[in-house]
Amino acid sequence: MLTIYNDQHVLHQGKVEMFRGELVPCFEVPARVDHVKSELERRGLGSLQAPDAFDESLLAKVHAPRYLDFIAHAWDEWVALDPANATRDALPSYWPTRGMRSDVLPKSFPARMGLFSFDAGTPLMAGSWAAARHGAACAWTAARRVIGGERSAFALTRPPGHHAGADFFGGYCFLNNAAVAAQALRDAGVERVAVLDVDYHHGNGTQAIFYERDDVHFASLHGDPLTDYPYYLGHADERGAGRGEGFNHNLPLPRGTDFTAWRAALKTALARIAEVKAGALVVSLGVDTFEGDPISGFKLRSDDYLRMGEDLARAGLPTVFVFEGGYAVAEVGVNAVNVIEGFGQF
Ligand SMILES: NCCCCCC(=O)NO
Ligand SMILES: [Zn+2]
Repeated sequence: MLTIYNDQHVLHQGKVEMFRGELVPCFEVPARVDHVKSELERRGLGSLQAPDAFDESLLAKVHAPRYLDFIAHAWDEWVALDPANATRDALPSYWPTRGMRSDVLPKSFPARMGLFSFDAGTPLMAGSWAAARHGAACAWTAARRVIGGERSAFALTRPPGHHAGADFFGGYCFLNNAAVAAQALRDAGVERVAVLDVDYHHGNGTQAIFYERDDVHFASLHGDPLTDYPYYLGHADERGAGRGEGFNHNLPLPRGTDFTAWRAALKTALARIAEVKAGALVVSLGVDTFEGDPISGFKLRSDDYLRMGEDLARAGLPTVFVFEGGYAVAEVGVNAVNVIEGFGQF
């Protein structure tokens, strides 16, 4: 399988994140992608390419211009607040909640950090914008290769993207790579695209971006938001709105779910994707469903990812894989590449 690799991902390297009430070293580290790249090369699974030159205006098809403008300049504003900030990651501390306003753009940078985010777990640093923008270019390029006739392509990138909404970052995500890929497929004439999110965490950003649209069907298998991040979206009764009614499909699963139960949910999601007659598939490929993942709660084992790849291939759709989560760093390469290998063998 062709892989489009974000060689600028190393520019994004957070020091700390707020996790369960304390600042801890980041889980979302560069080594994650290095392990996947090494495993792809070790198995000789296809070639690695750099992304095509990317027209940033494409980002405005899934993200709000005022958000993009904020993210692009956030680091400079952070350092302008206090030169000592140059050695610190930018993290938000204040957020608008019920009854407060988000239509007015505050002058305060810390206030805008909160307006455009939903957690304090997503540090922003000098190279974050460049890394995220290049990652979106990888997702867009992978979609273009599939449009050009490749059966599948893999956007190997970080930071991940599925928690990023039109105008907010969070969950280690700044730009929604899967949404960029889906929009690229739509722009190329695919009448309906399915985005299937197999990451442990619900892709709240992707859901929100397409929630009122019937041309992109969103399906997600994930830890039940009653117990698991992102907590405030991902319930089964969220089925889409307006034209999008019926084109959002959440399958929350309890902590402790093993591959047998998980695979049954995947079958249900794929059956619905066939029913809505999707012409192409974007897979938000997180492997934090792994039993050894430090921040998640499913029980998938490494060999299960080979089966997952086979099941995804059986859908018989042109497929773009976009790398999302997975924090058991020693095993993330094997697990992610098992999906790619399983898909390609079928
Ligand atoms: N900091 C709270 C947990 C963030 C989850 C990130 C992730 O893996 N999303 O898929
Ligand atoms: Zn995740």
